[in-house]
Amino acid sequence: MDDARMFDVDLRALIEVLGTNLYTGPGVYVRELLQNAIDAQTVAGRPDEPIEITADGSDVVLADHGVGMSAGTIADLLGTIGASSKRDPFGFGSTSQIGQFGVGLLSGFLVGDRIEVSSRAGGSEPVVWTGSSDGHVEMRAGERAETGTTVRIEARGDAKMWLAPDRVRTLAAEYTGMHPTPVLVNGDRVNPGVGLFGDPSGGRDAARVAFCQDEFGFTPLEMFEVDVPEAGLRGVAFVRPTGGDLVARAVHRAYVKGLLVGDVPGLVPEWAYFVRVVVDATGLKPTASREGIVHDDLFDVVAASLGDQIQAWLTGLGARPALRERFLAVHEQGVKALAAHRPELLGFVDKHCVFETNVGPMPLATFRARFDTIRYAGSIDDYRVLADVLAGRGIGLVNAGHAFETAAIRAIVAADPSMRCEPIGQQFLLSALTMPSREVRAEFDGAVHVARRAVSPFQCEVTLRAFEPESVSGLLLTDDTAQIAQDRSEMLSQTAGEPDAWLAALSAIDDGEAAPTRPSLVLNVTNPLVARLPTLADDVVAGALVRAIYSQAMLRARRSVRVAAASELDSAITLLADLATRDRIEGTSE
Ligand SMILES: Nc1ncnc2c1ncn2[C@@H]1O[C@H](COP(=O)(O)OP(=O)(O)OP(=O)(O)O)[C@@H](O)[C@H]1O
Repeated sequence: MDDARMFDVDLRALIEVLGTNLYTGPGVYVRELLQNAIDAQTVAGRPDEPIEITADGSDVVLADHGVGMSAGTIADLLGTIGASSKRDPFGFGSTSQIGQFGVGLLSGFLVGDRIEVSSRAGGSEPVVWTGSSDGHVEMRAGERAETGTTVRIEARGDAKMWLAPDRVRTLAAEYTGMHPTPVLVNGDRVNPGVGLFGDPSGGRDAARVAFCQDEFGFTPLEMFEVDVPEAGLRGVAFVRPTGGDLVARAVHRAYVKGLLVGDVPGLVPEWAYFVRVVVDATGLKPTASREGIVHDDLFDVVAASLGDQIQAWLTGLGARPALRERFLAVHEQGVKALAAHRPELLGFVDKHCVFETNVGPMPLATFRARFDTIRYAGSIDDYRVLADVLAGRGIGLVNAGHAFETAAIRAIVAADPSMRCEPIGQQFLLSALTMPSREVRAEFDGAVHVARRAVSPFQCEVTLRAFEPESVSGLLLTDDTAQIAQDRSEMLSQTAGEPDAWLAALSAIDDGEAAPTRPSLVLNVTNPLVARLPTLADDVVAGALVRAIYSQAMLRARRSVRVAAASELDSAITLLADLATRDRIEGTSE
């Protein structure tokens, strides 16, 4: 044992490590001092005595009415990094204390080079201890008359901002906002008792709304309580009054024994984007920085339970129609998005979330009661083209083209194998619509030929069908694959001759491929305008008519009309107008 030695601790290096790796910023020293003071007053049984802070930018002084420390205690605890009285189950350690690591006081060195602790424990002489960031400590007799402790930190030149009165006031208010012990900064109380969890009478609800406004920046649509008794956790969930950002992680507020820990990732499930939660727990363990919570088994129990409680509130809306309506008015899309990931929500979405259908807006459950199969269009374009025509044929169609809807429908169907479901693309129409009789087809033979030529600049096929409503002259079917192929060939033709290796490679691949499916213009032979096509002797006139029908079909599908197509259509319509004028002039001269 002769060469046994103690570690020599380089305190400055240790503080550097704490400052850069443990804490998020130097301001945490306020919390650490407050926490020690609150712990000491809790042990002394004087939780209601005020803790007084004075700050003037050069010094910060914090005085408590706690148990205080004797010279022996100070020597054991403050001079030893990592020593804490709060871990000893047989000493004055108690679950009501917050500290445990024995490093909190060191955080004072993040803002000052010298910490002075003047203290007196019941039945002991007063004592003054000073510690310097160079590792030097000393102790002398004090003069303090009352039991308790006063800590003074002298600001280091570069850290004065952290001791400025406003900064200290803000930090103290934030950390102790929920704590019943009065905290005074330069004489003013900064934590006038939020009382979120108290008696329902006595303005508790108003305090909750005010808290939500201050901390989360909104007036809640609704508030509900959450609690996890095994972790001594109480909380309130605030429902957001506007749609949320589904991608950004929601920020919540967690307190342990009344002191702010901060936002704790993983405590509230990420899918619960529509609430902000504040909780205070006695059983959860803060991490050493006190800016997070240790992910132990209890943490997992709490996280699961909070998720279940939020979900139970959501599904409970099933029985609260007025609130449900207000909630869904802002969160329906988000809840549909969740359904694909939370099987427990599928029933709610199925029964209460409204989808656009070609027989009116309704929940899927209602739609299913009417049609056995959930036919849905996965894009808004498809839905627009298909909705009326399928409705005319008694086929129900759901618009699943908005974000998340297809995934929600698929999840609902996957959860119940007895449900029937069919995604419908525009090409479905070709099989669903009646092929005209052989005679009609023969009659239109020449007209179809002319029509193909007329729309060939638009890379489009022409097909005949007979369908209701007869007011629809033509439908433009543009399934995604055809659309992509068309976009690509246009892009390649525009960039032909450009020395871009990637485009050249693309065009080489395309050359080798079979002709892609093309968009189709479906002419409705029951439409009076289309019915006139075979009777027109002049191919130019017939072609102009077809292009006019094409333009109508395009508008119907709400496609944007490209420049080349637009000028073709203009010339077709001009031609028709010229002809109409000529007919009228000829008719007048006759
Ligand atoms: N204001 C105070 N009054 C009485 N005792 C105190 C006071 N401040 C510190 N102590 C004593 O000094 C010990 C060390 O304090 P320190 O802040 O370094 O760590 P801690 O509070 O025990 O744990 P943690 O690192 O988790 O904060 C405490 O355990 C406590 O016994």
